Amino acid sequence: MPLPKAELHLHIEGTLEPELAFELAARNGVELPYADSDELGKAYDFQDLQSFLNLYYELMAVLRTERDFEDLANAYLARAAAQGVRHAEIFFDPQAHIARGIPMGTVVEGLWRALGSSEQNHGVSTRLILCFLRDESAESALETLEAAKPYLDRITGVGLDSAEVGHPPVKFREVYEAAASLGLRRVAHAGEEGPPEYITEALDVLGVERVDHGLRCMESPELVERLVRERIPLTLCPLSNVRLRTVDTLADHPLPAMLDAGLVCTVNSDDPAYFGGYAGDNFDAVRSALGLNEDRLRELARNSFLASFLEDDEERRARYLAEVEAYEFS
Ligand SMILES: Nc1ncnc2[nH]cnc12
Ligand SMILES: [Zn+2]
Repeated sequence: MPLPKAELHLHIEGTLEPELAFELAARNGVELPYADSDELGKAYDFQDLQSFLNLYYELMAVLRTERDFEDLANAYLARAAAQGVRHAEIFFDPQAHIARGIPMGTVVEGLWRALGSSEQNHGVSTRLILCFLRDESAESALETLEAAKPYLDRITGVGLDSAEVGHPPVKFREVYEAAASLGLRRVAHAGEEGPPEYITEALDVLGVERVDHGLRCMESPELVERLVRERIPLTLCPLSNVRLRTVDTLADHPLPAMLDAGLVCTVNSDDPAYFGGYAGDNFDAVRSALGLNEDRLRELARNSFLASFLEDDEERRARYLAEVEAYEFS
């Protein structure tokens, strides 16, 4: 039995496996510029975040109907459950779909068909987080929040993703203020490729409660001290960092130093279909490459539930935490 954990950094579009991409392409009459899974597989050699994003956005062309989004989410939830994920807070990128003529309603309703029955079907509780694309305009983000208003009973929070450098958090001050006044929780990618200042700005200007990645905080001792003091969780994604060349090898990952510094770290998969592993694979990888002991692994799992947005269901959080404490490593 795998260690119980929450996944807090997961882009649903990044769970599109090559096989499902080809299946949906055939179902929807979409032509992909790759002959088969083998040829597509060769496009997975990324140089940086942007080279990954180019493929990520290209393959989204196959997602067209509610059923497509439902199938995508069910495929993820089944894989995640098999790796011990008990709770998943799932990002989606509506602007990337709206730009292709797929309405917000198709995306949210489709995802909800899977998420709404995930506890019964997969034993995984879920939350949905709408991400704004930071390389699009602030106006577009505001329009996207407006388009989401009919679906706010299904959306827990907002996030910020896509190409980081050159798109500082301050650009999205207004939409984050609007999201907060709607009662939405706030997170943002910061310090993946961007500088530590983007992390500080995400905290001070956007009011985020968790930082997605946050890796580059390690360049600023003052920032580390603040993150520790304020117990701001970081949603780290070790296999993603290696595949996007943010770190050279897994053995070089700063996770052990981050834990030693007292940071509230969690381990997540980001875009598992692209980066070679789901949540449990990321745990296994850091365990073997970084020699994390059982106490550290249990700490990561505990942190994942403590950092999750389960404030509306503390009973469930307590149950998950009890599972973590009772877990026996094999
Ligand atoms: N790792 C990542 N960073 C920024 N935007 C993303 N969108 C999907 N995955 C992402
Ligand atoms: Zn991400």
